[in-house]
Amino acid sequence: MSAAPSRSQSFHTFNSPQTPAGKNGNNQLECRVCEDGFSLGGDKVPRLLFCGHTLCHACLLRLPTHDNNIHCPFDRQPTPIGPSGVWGLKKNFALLELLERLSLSRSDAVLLPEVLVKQRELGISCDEDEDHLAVLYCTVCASHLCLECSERTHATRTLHKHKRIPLSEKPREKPRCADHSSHPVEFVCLEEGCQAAPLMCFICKDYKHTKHKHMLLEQEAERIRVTITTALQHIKRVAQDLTDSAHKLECVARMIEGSAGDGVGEPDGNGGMVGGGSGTGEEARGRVRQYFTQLREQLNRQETQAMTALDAHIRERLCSIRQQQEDMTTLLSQMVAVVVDGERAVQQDDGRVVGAGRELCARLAALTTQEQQLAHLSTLAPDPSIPITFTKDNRIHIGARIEMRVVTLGLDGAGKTSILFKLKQDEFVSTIPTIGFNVETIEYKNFKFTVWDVGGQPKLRPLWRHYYFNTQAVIFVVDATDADRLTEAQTELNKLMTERELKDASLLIFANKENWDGALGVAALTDSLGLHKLCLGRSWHIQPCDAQSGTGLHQGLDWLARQLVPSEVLNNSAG
Ligand SMILES: Nc1nc2c(ncn2[C@@H]2O[C@H](COP(=O)(O)OP(=O)(O)OP(=O)(O)O)[C@@H](O)[C@H]2O)c(=O)[nH]1
Ligand SMILES: [Mg+2]
Repeated sequence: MSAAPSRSQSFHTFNSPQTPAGKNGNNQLECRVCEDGFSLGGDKVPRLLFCGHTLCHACLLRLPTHDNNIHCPFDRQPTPIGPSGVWGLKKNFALLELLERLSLSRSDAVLLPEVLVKQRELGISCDEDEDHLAVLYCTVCASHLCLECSERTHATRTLHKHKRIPLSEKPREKPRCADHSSHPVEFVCLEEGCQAAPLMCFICKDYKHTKHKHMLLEQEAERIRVTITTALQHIKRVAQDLTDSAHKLECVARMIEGSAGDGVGEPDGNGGMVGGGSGTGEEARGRVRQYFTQLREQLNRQETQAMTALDAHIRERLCSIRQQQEDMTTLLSQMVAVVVDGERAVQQDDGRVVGAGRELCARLAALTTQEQQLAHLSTLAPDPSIPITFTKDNRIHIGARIEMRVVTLGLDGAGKTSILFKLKQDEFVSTIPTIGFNVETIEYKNFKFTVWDVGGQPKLRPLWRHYYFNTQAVIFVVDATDADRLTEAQTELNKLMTERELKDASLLIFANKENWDGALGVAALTDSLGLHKLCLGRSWHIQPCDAQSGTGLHQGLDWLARQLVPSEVLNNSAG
């Protein structure tokens, strides 16, 4: 059980300075007009009217003056007001004495240790011993005292009654008026543009600052204190937030760098720890290294596969050439033998000629057949080149052209057929609506596109699905001038995107007829068709074009080609 601390150890007593009455206290000691408690000084000091009623100074100031009289708010009796105004009225000394006694007789309040600390923080030296910090203020001796000196100097019976209050509650001294040094400053002038000094005594207020807006000095000072304190609190909060943020940044920096030396990690938010030697920076570097190591391994594997395929191709090609060479050599030797035998036979007599003729004719016929079989070889210009291209996933393609099967779809009248013929024969042909389909092969760079152009009329659209099989890309043509049918186009495109057979197909959208005035731009079309959402997870591209001049068509094909091969191969094979 903890014992209550003894006074000398933990608590210190002093005479309380509190106002003896107020709204929450003894009714008899408060002003009956404002209901605020009277005070020993300031604007709550009690003053007497001629009729005997007492009001606080502040309420008296608010009473209107008629013929230099103010009228009691309780019985309407007049009280004459001299040149000093309300300040000339007598204070109610009987009441003041009572207030003072009450304040002195009030039970001793307790000066708690934390209050004591607060007093010392003010940093004011004790008037009796400069080495001590004062914590009390004696309102009678007007001296700052530490606890020891307070006890020591106020030990006699008379001095013991001196009122001592916590230093922080020491009453503030009123400054003296600059013009009337015998009067304290009681008001502050708030009049805008007033050139005179703003601190005024009651004389300055009535004569120098006549009818100027003003405020009681205490109130104005309190208002400024509140404003400054609020601002300071705000700044302190901001400073605290900044300190916290700076600390967090420091923590983050250490987590990235890895806390050197301390070996203590920090939580990573996922239940794990980071830092403690290897920070997130090093961890990320590790991931990059790992990624490229794997990539190199994969590339090595792909290179080996490509080399194997290439070696096989070269072997087969050489094998086939050697075979052809052998066939030719055999044919040649047979030819030489037939020539020799034939020339010898024709020199002989008729009987022998006839005898050898049948066999020679049979050998000549066989040679003619073989010669015909090999005839195409002699006409061919032998080509030693080995054309190579690569797919996007680094598979090798050895051969002259990469083939790609493409289906062109879109609403009727969008310009599918016009685009197909412009690409095929570089002509803007006049078209009729396609019933069924057109198919053309378009050779472009190292590619051979087999393009199926299917009619787009509503009744033909159910047939589109017959063209999906084995299709590597869909070209969807939109009439960029036909804003009214964009919703219809979007619906059709939406259906296409859900087709299982087209799930791996690349999507090229030709925004056609862009040469027309009022054609929608790519951004507007992308937005209206909701392409980003619609084509999520698919390789897609929207290309503005015009079938009449051909603008944009080849850029579209380039994009399609890039979906199969990496761009550097595409550029190398250009021409
Ligand atoms: N000015 C201009 N007219 C175009 C362009 N492309 C197509 N047209 C015209 O648009 C009309 C329809 O073109 P088509 O190529 O037949 O349209 P389609 O998409 O094949 O139509 P269906 O076969 O019915 O599905 C034709 O009159 C074309 O001349 C273009 O880029 N500019
Ligand atoms: Mg057509």
